[in-house]
Amino acid sequence: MAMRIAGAPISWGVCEVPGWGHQMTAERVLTEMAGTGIIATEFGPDGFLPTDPVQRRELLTAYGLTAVGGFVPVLLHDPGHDPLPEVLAHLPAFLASGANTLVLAAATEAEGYDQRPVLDAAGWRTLLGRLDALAGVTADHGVVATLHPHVGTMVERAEEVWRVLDGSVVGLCLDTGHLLVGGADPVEVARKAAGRTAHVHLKDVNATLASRVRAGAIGYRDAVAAGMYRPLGDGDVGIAEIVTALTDAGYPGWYVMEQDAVLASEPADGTGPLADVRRSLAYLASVGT
Ligand SMILES: O=C1[C@@H](O)[C@H](O)[C@@H](O)[C@H](O)[C@H]1O
Repeated sequence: MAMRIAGAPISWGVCEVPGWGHQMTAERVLTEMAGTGIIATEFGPDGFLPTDPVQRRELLTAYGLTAVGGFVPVLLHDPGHDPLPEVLAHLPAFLASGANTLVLAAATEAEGYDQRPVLDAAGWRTLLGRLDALAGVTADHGVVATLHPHVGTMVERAEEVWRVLDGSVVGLCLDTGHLLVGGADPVEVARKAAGRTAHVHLKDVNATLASRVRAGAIGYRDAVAAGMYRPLGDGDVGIAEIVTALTDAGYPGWYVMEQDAVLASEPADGTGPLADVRRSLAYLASVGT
């Protein structure tokens, strides 16, 4: 089966973290994305696309794009906080646009991804229970919930990823970049957890910068600004092996191409994110799409 490739606004530096960097408009991002031949996208952060579900769908359609899902960080470990209402509030926009994958991240209470607390046993119990409950409720609406391991969230390190896979039934959003930065081997995860993989974020990474993030020698945002994420094929992630492992296992879902970026200013026409996305697409074509 041919790979289903989608884009994401984070490749254009559009991010949920306040103060992350220069934010491009939806009009320019969608124009450039569609211009590469990409036909589907994730939503990006709240406020990037219209909140109104119908207006959102119409805007994407105007650019020839369909929606695959969206990244939603929620507090999952606090017994005093029920994440269900905020997850339910996102669903109408998913359903109106035909996006059937919810990408959850286990938010901390801090802003950004530069620091995080580590969970105790009670926090883990709550988090795993919440994941299963959310997966059940979204499935009733035809939406598959996945957990996205992410630096600076409660699920970052390799052992934490396996703890989620062993302790809950939620699908995995296999983000090749965050797995590597968190110290997991993304090829091993793809091979061992192909059956749990319900969504894929393909990122390539400079492993030297990744190990500095892991060691606490540089902050996550600063590492992204320094170019930790590379066009696919230019970094240290075994993208081709991962695609092969998932294809062999019959993975039917999307490959969302992401090169998280921090922009200092509006890029000149044809440069910056657009040039990098084109390079990644050319690489993917060479690995057999
Ligand atoms: O890793 C990430 C993505 O996968 C996700 O799609 C983005 O929205 C986040 O900003 C980013 O940190």
